[in-house]
Amino acid sequence: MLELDCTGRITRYFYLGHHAIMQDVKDTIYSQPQQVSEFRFDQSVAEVFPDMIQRSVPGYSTIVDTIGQICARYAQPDSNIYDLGCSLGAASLAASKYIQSDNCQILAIDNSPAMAQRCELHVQAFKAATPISVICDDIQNIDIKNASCVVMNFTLQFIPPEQRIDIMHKIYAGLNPGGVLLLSEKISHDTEQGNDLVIDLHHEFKRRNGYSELEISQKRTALEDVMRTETFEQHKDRLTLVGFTDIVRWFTCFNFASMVVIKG
Ligand SMILES: Nc1ncnc2c1ncn2[C@@H]1O[C@H](C[S@+](CC[C@H]([NH3+])C(=O)[O-])CC(=O)[O-])[C@@H](O)[C@H]1O
Ligand SMILES: O=C(O)C(=O)Cc1ccccc1
Repeated sequence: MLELDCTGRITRYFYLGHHAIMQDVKDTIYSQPQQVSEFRFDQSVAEVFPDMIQRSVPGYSTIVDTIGQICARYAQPDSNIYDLGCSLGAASLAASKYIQSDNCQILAIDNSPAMAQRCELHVQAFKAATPISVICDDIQNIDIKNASCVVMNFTLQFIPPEQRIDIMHKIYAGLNPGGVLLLSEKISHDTEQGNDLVIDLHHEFKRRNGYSELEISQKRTALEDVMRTETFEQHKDRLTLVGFTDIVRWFTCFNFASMVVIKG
């Protein structure tokens, strides 16, 4: 039987149908010198994703587990919880573990077929109390309605900046009064000196987690055009513009932040 920790790391080797899921596969994607191409959430990334994200995002397990707890506080009976850019469903699984409200459903969305397929395996193995439906589609095509919680855990940063405002309008419109957006992002600091510091501290974190200088620099190149970070002020201005009244930044470590954004 599969066992997952709260971040989706697989702690036992198992078979589901004819799919064999490896035990905590190590991310070595950028370990050899290569002609670096744009970062994509393909099969090779999906296979190592729990290890990659855990070693790359400071506080990831705390963030995921706390998102689950915050969802439980805000989940309204008979409502929808959306996990946009769910990857392997870590936040959905945490939410399903903690939610006590009746008749909620979790909609876990990802446009990467490799991620969505693997997410489905995790969901089946986990046997969530609150049902989780995995949908392979682009956030742009998803209707958001009767939502009490919308989770975007490190997903908005992969949406082209000019498309972000429309997504935020859609989320605001689809949230019920009193609902929340749980937004985590890699953040740029608004001074050059401060930005250099948080980037350097993040790289030091990755080094301590076993990534080499080559891995750090090749991944940085791969992410350059696909992951476009903004400052906290830019996020705050856009959230305020679409109508959110309260932005609570509850987690920060270096250039990573997580917010509860409340629709009053
Ligand atoms: N337009 C889009 N539509 C749908 N999905 C998308 C889109 N763009 C990117 N994605 C998906 O967003 C996810 C971002 S990872 C989220 C981690 C997860 N939330 C976690 O809690 O473990 C963050 C990271 O790897 O830093 C990937 O799975 C993409 O396929
Ligand atoms: O690895 C990095 O440098 C990051 O910024 C985080 C990350 C984690 C997983 C996929 C893409 C980016």
